[in-house]
Amino acid sequence: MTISTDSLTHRYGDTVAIDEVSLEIEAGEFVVLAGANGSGKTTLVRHFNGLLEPDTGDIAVNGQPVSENPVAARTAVGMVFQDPRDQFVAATVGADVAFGPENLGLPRAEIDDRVADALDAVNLRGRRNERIDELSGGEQERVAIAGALAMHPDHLVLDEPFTGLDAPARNAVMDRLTALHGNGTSIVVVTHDLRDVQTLADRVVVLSDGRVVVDETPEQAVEQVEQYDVRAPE
Ligand SMILES: Nc1ncnc2c1ncn2[C@@H]1O[C@H](COP(=O)(O)OP(=O)(O)OP(=O)(O)O)[C@@H](O)[C@H]1O
Repeated sequence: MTISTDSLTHRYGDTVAIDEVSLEIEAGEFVVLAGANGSGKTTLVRHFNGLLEPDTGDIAVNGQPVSENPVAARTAVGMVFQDPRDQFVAATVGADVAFGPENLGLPRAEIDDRVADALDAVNLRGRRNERIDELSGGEQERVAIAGALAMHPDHLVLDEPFTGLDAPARNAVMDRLTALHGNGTSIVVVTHDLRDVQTLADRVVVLSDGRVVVDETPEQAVEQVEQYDVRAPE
């Protein structure tokens, strides 16, 4: 149950967005992927479930090369994108969370169970008939997380999940991530700000110009991150 990259390189034209990154993310780990704007964080995580293909190097999920089995990677790695509103496909909470499991062709009872469990996990039990566009930003983020969870992923990857959220909403999302991690889900959070996630992470990986420049425990990482435009706790 690992995500593993080996000398992964990704270019957009002449821009080298990811430059020979070799990284192992183990089962159950909580990894923070930090770095300045444009350092390559989003590009890297988009490889984790086959949304992008490497120019050179390799990426494997749970031991299987993503290029050989993108469907397996997409099932194993749940992604919550930067702006969850881009990700919703239905008008109501329940319909949106059910969409992924429906596409897997699961029986109705199994879909209903998964939706109920996923909404429980993000503290939105009983909200399945509400309209997503009437929810707060933090609630929308949690619906997006529930949508990913309903696919029963081995790894959950969240790209800037706290952007635009006020402190209570951030705390609510953080509480959910803490509980999921406690239940054994491996979590990757992309951020340029360590303040929210510092206490939760097992490990902090910092990218700069597409390269891994820090890969440490949070305590060791905070001493080094500011030179890479990553905000550290006071
Ligand atoms: N679709 C694209 N076409 C061309 N260049 C791109 C594209 N997406 C990203 N880039 C460039 O690749 C580099 C890495 O971008 P990426 O979005 O992965 O970084 P990031 O660390 O996630 O930044 P941000 O925090 O701004 O999302 C940047 O130089 C960016 O301008």
